[in-house]
Amino acid sequence: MKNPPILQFADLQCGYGDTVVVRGVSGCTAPGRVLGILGRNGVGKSTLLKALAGFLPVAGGTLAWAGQDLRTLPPHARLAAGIAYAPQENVVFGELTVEENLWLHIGRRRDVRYDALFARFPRLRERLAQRAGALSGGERKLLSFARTMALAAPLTMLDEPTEGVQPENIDRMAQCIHEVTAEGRSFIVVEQNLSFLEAIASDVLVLDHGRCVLQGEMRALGREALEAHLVV
Ligand SMILES: Nc1ncnc2c1ncn2[C@@H]1O[C@H](COP(=O)(O)OP(=O)(O)OP(=O)(O)O)[C@@H](O)[C@H]1O
Repeated sequence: MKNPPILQFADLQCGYGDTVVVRGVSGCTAPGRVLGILGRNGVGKSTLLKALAGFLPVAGGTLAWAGQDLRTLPPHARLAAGIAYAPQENVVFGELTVEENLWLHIGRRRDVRYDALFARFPRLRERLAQRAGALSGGERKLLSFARTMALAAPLTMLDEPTEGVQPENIDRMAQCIHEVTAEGRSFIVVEQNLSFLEAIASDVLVLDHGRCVLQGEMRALGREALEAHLVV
């Protein structure tokens, strides 16, 4: 039996100022489930995620977390409530070292939560003393992924986590997500990498021009139907 939803949004509308980008989108995620959001460039995936995280106002519809109305809660309060978010861009503090970036959120220099992540991503341990601004785009994404995963939030939202990341590390990211969903954590992941989504997502929501055009369980929809929505 499926767990009841923990995050639910219905008829959601959001955008920038008077410009509405996302219209009438509904969805949910439950403990142990991964909702994948996909679609071509510019269809509103990041905009939707920013509104769920509190970085953009919800202009219409409902948004609830464990039954509580989230719409007026600022981002830091959503994080405190259990919703972690890794944006698509500006993911690290370039002037700080990798180590400082990692411990910024946790507030302790040494934390056992990073041990498993370092074992899986040795590259990060090797670069602890380096300025994060000197990392490649893919390495920055990996750093952002590790930092967000270490928060161990009940819901983690990731915006294109695999962008620029090496294939072997993409596989390891998928393993990390598998392990913690088995423990009941849930995810919402915006991705264009269909293979990665196939590896992790239980449910999928496809956007086009800000509207939901396809939605359902990943294995029921199948790759062909999803690919058709990614072709320009
Ligand atoms: N800060 C902003 N101000 C105004 N419009 C914006 C802003 N950011 C994005 N947009 C517009 O909102 C629309 C959706 O952008 P969004 O970044 O959500 O798309 P996306 O599906 O995440 O695309 P990508 O896959 O390229 O990241 C686009 O038309 C974009 O130009």
